[in-house]
Amino acid sequence: MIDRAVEFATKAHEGQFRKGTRRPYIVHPIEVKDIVSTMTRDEEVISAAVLHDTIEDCQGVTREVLALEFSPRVAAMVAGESEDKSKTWLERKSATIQSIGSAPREVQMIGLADKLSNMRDIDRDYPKVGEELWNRFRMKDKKMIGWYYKGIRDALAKDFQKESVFQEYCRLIQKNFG
Ligand SMILES: Nc1nc2c(ncn2[C@@H]2O[C@H](COP(=O)(O)OP(=O)(O)O)[C@@H](OP(=O)(O)OP(=O)(O)O)[C@H]2O)c(=O)[nH]1
Repeated sequence: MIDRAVEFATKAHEGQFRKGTRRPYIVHPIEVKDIVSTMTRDEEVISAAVLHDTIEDCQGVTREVLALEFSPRVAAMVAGESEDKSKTWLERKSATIQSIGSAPREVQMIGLADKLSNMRDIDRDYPKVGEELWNRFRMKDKKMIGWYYKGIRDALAKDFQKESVFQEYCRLIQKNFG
């Protein structure tokens, strides 16, 4: 199932790039899958990790499609990672911070891996790009971007304190946002 999920996500994200770069988008879902694999061996969770942005970002991919191609549980996990793009940035990010603390453990794991992958990108790109980096994002304010990553950290602290993935996430936030 994991191999099929990688193949599906690779096709679905074809032609997409990470914001403001020429890095193929698929490098991010692959990294999220690898991070999740350090926390669980559940192949449905690992598959959902590589598929986590397909409903939100890929034309024609819906919860129903993923339920048929993979399983209703995989589809539910991916739906749990998807934001409502009709809302504003602040509304979406506030809702994510609000919901992740009480979400099922596997949705939390994928969310944490997703944000760690983004923090690794920021940690690599910030020294090279400097303050211009924040202009890549819809919310161009470093303080607000830091607010979001810290909000996710605080919501997950109770349940993930002992995970090395969470500890790396905290170190990168501290280093880049103080
Ligand atoms: N750090 C970083 N982020 C990038 C890059 N390319 C794309 N992104 C994505 O950008 C999102 C944050 O960008 P914003 O402009 O602030 O937010 P928005 O896309 O949700 O409106 C992150 O999504 P998210 O909502 O936090 O999670 P998700 O969409 O990955 O699930 C992240 O995945 C990159 O090169 N570096």
